[in-house]
Amino acid sequence: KHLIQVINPNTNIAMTHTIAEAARSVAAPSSEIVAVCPTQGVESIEGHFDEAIAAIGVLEQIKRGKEQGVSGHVIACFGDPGLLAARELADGPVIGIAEAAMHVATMVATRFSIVTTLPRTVIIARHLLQQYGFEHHCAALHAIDLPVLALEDGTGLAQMKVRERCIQAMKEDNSGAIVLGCGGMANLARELTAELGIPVIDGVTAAVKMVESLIALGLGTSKHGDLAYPNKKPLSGCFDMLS
Ligand SMILES: NC(=O)NC1=NC(=O)NC1=O
Repeated sequence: KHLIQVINPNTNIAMTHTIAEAARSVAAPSSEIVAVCPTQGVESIEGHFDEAIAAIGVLEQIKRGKEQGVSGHVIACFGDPGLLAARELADGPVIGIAEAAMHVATMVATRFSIVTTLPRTVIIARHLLQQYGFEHHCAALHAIDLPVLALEDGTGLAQMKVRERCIQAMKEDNSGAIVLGCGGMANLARELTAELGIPVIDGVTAAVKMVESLIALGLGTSKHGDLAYPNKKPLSGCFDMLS
């Protein structure tokens, strides 16, 4: 069996379970999902400050995953926090859910829309579109204007808003696919795809299958060049855990 580590970069246990369930729903029989979240950090990631904090927790989990002998890693937050830093540490593949969902969307449609949580996180998705080269593939970005943890409050309001925004995107954007812009939306994609008749793509499940593919291809993170292991140097204070 290959262990695939799925990291929820926020510390919310309920969302970690939502993410873990989605990952396990698509994992191959040859894969075992190890779902984790940081021991310390921020309960939800809703901006640049939260991302900076979460990235340290991601690196700590990547290190622990390596020690456990995992074959690959998923960063299950739509900002892909710490992605390149994680790739320096990792031997196996490291895939972010925004990266995965965007790539998959370009394989099934010529243009896609993104439905995410708070308006302030839209700029993060825009930066990733630029970084991954998908700016011209994304027709529009929508926000449900609810906090990330509204997805775990049990009222169903956030899920209702996601559905509404997906229907609006389908009508207005002239996109062929919709990307769900939060790890906590991972359990909504299949039902929305069936109901709306448009590919609604979740990055958690997409990333798990991409990691499996890279493992099957015998491909890990390149250690040749700028994703080589970090230069050895002493790390002081709380960062000692990353030594
Ligand atoms: N755009 C987002 O909602 N990003 C996220 N914040 C989290 O805490 N998890 C996400 O996926």
